[in-house]
Amino acid sequence: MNIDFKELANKYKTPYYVYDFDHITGQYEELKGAFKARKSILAYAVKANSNLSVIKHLASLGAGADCVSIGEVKRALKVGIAPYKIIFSGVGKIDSEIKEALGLGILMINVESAAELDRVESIAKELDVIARISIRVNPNIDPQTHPYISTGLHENKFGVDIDTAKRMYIQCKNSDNLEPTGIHCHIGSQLTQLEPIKESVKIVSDLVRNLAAIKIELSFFDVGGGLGIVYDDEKLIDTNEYAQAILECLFGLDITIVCEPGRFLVGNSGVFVSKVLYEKVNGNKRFVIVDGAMNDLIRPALYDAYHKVEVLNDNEELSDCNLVGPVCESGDFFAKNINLPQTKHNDLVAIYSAGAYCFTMASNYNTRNKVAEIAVENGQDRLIRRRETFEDLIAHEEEFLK
Ligand SMILES: Cc1ncc(COP(=O)(O)O)c(C=O)c1O
Ligand SMILES: N[C@@H](CCCC[NH3+])C(=O)O
Repeated sequence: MNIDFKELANKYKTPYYVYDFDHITGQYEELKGAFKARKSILAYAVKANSNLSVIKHLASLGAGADCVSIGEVKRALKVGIAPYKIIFSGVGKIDSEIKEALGLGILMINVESAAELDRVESIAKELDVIARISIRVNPNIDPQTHPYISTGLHENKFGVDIDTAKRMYIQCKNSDNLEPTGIHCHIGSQLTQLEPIKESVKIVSDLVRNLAAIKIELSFFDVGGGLGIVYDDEKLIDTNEYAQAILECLFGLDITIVCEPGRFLVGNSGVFVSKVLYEKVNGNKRFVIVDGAMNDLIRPALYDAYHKVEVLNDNEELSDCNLVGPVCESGDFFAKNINLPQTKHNDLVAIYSAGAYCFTMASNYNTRNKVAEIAVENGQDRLIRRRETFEDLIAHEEEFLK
């Protein structure tokens, strides 16, 4: 990544997120290439980074979209992703979302419970349309990732077990308003082990074969997302081995592969840059306080996640400290007990691997404005979301002031 963080700080102020769109292109091409032996759709998991320009960039490469709210579906449509490349997932879709999605003609609704299938069926009947259905199977496989981002065990709320899925497909087949179209499985995020993915695709592909035997033919096999990235020193799943393992499980099946990567496509495109406000020492403990905070990037506070940090100065004298923000929470830290150089006011600090689940999980806690987002492509930078203002923050309350 060849980005001049100082120049961007002078131009756009801090804190900011910057995304390298050329990196995103490289990641997309790598994964798409790995699946070249088959018809495939890479449906970008919009939740990872839902900035319109990011989605539009992926759309220009040919990506579809994996969405978990009607808002995300609308973002995808807004930047030109064709409805036939959009999948709508989520364990708790509300009636109005189902209604709207059915009206938009998206590829399939990914249903996550028997009760939801009943709702979709009755809404489709009411609207006199046929709903294309995919069912999210929970294969009860441990993905060996952080427990908060594991989704493939029966103890997790996602999907349905194999027997329930089979009953639901039979319901689809017997319904005038449901069309069994796809099958889905996503066991978790930041996956670094191939074996659990293989096992779950195998379980789900056995179900596809069982269904074919009773004349329920599916057109799409959605393997979910989950491919991990390097935050620290993780050893990653090789994308060719990943695709190969999936293709082997699907051997002999005439089915299009859908894959829903989020973090893999955008995670390491992003850097969060803030500047040093102060240093202080409490007793023996040194703190470096920057202008970014947990409301901007919550992963360390939420998951104890590691993000590599770098102070952009030439000082080589390192000492132990906590890198913290201005929010009034002790959980407001980016790194704890880390060796960083002595800093001075306005030195920049880069926090890496910040392209996925960082801006999208930001909040306005402490009445802090969400920061600017910048894209860099072919060496050119441009603003893709302006920094919020105080007026933006009070806009929904002001009219109700008495
Ligand atoms: C259904 C579904 N698809 C795709 C993803 C994207 O995951 P990741 O960003 O790990 O690729 C998620 C999030 O875990 C998900 O829940
Ligand atoms: N928010 C999580 C990923 C969740 C994936 C969505 N199912 C993270 O930051 O790692």
